[in-house]
Amino acid sequence: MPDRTPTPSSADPRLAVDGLTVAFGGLVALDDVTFDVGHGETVALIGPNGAGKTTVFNAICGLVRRRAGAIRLDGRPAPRTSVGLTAAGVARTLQGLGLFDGMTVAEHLLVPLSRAPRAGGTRAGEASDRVAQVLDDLDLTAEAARRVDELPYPVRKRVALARALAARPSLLLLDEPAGGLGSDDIDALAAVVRKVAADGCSVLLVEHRVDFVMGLADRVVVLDFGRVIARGAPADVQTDPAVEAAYLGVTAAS
Ligand SMILES: Nc1ncnc2c1ncn2[C@@H]1O[C@H](COP(=O)(O)OP(=O)(O)OP(=O)(O)O)[C@@H](O)[C@H]1O
Repeated sequence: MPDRTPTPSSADPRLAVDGLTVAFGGLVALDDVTFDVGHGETVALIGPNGAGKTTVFNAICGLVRRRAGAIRLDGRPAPRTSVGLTAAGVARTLQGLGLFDGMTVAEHLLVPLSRAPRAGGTRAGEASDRVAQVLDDLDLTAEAARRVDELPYPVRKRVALARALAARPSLLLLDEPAGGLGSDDIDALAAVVRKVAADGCSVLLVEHRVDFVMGLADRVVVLDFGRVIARGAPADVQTDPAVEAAYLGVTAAS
């Protein structure tokens, strides 16, 4: 049976979200949400539209005010600025990608390296070596000098992931990484995420593509109306009646 207890499951988690509550005026978007992500672990946050998934990401990144709760990285309070988070090894991709028209693929990868000296090195040679490595890992070498606004959506999506990986994050937050991708691109994405996790990076992903999530995540946390309704191994969560009712049933019927 899925484990519904709020007890953190990792003894020494990379990310611990504890009792997180966020309200927008009278709307309680997150209500006492608790979960964690271990080192090198991939955890998926799923749930229907409006369940609160993106708000969790925004809270982790200090972009929304918490009414209650704590967010810790390796046991310490998480920084609330993007510079602080980058320095703490956190990287995020956005649903909207957040790329800059007019900039090349390689230029996008240099941005986080200039902000995270410990990760990529400030010296030009180290940064360009790292850019070349990530471009190769994400099969983007041929596009390095192309402007991102000239590229098709799946490639732009890879650029956003490459940018997040450039500074060698130790916690990667992926907001709907498979959205808008075909099956070949999704398989390639899964391979990249598996490799990143195998190298020790913790991954928290929000995703609507249930098949992708179930094949990739070590654990799944299910939100509905801002509350955790289930958590556990993908196979257990998938057969949980509350999850079927709240999310998977909706997906299967749609
Ligand atoms: N800045 C905001 N101001 C007011 N309400 C907000 C704000 N951001 C989110 N909400 C509300 O909070 C709830 C949770 O939204 P959130 O975007 O986190 O859900 P989600 O699970 O990511 O949804 P989706 O799958 O559609 O992206 C929704 O009811 C949403 O309308």
